[in-house]
Amino acid sequence: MSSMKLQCLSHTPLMGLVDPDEATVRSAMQALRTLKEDLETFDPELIFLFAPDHYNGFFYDLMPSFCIGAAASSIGDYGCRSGPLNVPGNLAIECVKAVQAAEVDCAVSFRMQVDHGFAQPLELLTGALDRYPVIPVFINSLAAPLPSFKRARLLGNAVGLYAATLGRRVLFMGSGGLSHNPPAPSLAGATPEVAERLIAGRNLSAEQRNARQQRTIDVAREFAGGGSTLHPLNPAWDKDFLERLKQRDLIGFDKVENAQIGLAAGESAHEVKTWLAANAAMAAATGGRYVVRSDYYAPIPEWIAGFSTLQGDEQADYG
Ligand SMILES: O=C(O)/C=C/c1cccc(O)c1O
Ligand SMILES: [Fe+2]
Repeated sequence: MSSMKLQCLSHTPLMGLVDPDEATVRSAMQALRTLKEDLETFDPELIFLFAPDHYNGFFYDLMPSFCIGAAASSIGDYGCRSGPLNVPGNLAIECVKAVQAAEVDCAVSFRMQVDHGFAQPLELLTGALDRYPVIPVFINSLAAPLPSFKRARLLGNAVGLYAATLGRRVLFMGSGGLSHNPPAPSLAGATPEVAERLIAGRNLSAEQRNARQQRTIDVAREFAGGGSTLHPLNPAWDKDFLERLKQRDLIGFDKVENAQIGLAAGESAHEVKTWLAANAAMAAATGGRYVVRSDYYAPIPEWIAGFSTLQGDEQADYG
């Protein structure tokens, strides 16, 4: 019999590298442990993981709005594990067909490279990259022009309708956000060297990788010390976003324009579209009969993250 569950969490590669005070780390880790224990109790037969990329697997040589992996492998950035995810290829292709039949265009990859956006939640919540079968669903949240909130919702809706046909225990997971603006180059105005990296910067050397990560670590330290020009975290925006998900007002997000996001919450806040898609999948798969709660929120400058966890469960009598 079908059974559905929803889990969303912020990711941050700075965890363990630039940490806040002990009490904050402890409370964030407790929130993650709760997700992990609940996931283990649910024991999913299949996970749909909605997540972004940070110019590690997807580049401007061919940048899709959405891509489903029929096979995927983690590059192992920021100390995340490298290696293959456990992707059921046939189901992933069936999912692409269902999404396209629902008139949402979606690319497919038989060699998807994923970074901490996918690897960190799998490691934190399942202890491995390959413990459970997982269908990776990439949402471009960084490389303008970006898909809209409405398209992300429709993608999630189509994935949820497909998942409901499988007769399995399915977990919808969203990884990213909330308000944040880590250092990330944009193609507009980039030097030729940076533009080349954004267009075709796959497979960095160890030296290039270390330099990139060290830059982010340095900026995080500066940001935490209050001496950085990064866009500030925006707890009010984050709480409003979480509240809307709790209200299950997903169509309400159709009115949100991409141009508003960077100004209010930092350019990387577009990662919340992974949460929106996961919530829309849960809504579609349960026919709207689900409840959402968010047990944890804290703005954590050291992690350059409005950091939160959220869960959703089916509820038969919820109108
Ligand atoms: O890709 C990077 O170098 C940094 C990514 C990052 C930093 C902070 C918060 C996030 O959500 C990130 O993805
Ligand atoms: Fe990110």
